Amino acid sequence: MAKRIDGKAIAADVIGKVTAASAALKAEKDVVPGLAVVIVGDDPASHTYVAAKGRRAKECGFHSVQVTLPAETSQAELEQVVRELNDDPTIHGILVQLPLPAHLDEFPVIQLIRPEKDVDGLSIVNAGKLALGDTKTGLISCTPAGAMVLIRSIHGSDLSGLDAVVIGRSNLFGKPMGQLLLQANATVTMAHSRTADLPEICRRADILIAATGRAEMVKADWVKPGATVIDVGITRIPAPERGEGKTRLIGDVDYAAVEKVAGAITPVPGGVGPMTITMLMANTMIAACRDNGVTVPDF
Ligand SMILES: Nc1nc2c(c(=O)[nH]1)N[C@@H](CN(C=O)c1ccc(C(=O)N[C@@H](CCC(=O)O)C(=O)O)cc1)CN2
Repeated sequence: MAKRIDGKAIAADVIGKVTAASAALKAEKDVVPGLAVVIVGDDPASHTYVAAKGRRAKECGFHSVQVTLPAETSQAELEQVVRELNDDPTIHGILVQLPLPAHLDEFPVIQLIRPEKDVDGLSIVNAGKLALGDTKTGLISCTPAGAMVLIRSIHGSDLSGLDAVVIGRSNLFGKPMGQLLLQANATVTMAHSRTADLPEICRRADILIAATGRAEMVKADWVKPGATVIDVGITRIPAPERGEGKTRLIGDVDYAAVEKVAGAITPVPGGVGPMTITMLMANTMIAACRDNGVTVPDF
């Protein structure tokens, strides 16, 4: 049976380090790290995530700002909010919650965020630094950064000789994940919905990372015995067994079957998910340290 990678416990450990660094910055420079999260519209899942970000930021001792905008907000109004946050010296990190309502174009909004405040790591500057192998001066997208912490807990920081397969090629996850694995010396295959014979490609992987967006798509016979399986999917399904109207989360991996084959596996919930908000706190701390000329701790 595979080792269950406990994302909640690893996230708690990183949050402890961020909280200590935040207290040290206050003591040394009288500076409080500031995080602003912008949310547009009424998507219930997005509101849940944003509320959790605010709570976590406060627990870390941060100044936490939530800008809530109505669904009808125009592109110009949203961009003006980002400009104001860019110019606010108490804010070190800015995040625009995704997805945005359909009438808004996320790309120009994200590119407006100053790279040094882009705690989502989605700006061209931060994505470019990662692509060029600079993991020290930019900011890295939170979910892949968190997945990498989980992978390090199993394999250490040098993945030389290991084959990694990433299913999914989004800017938010798949592309930066591939870059991070490459930077750690893994041999990386980027797979996606148009990849031919996906199960066969996945069977080569020592580290298999599923961000397909399709619930329980990765089956036991896709997995090399002993492989590390990282599940980035989150699908909410009805769970009448828990009571009327109740739901539960499942991932992109058929956990019950795959845990019998894999060497290590992340659960959903409680695997990669808790690392996303944790690495947002770490990125905000990094941004605040850099802004104040303080050595950036290792998270
Ligand atoms: N601007 C961004 N938008 C979005 C991002 C992002 O990184 N930046 N990621 C996702 C949503 N997300 C954070 O925003 C997020 C997803 C999941 C979790 C999490 O803790 N999941 C838990 C389960 C939580 C639950 O019960 O619902 C888990 O998997 O254990 C946190 C944050 C899209 N948008």
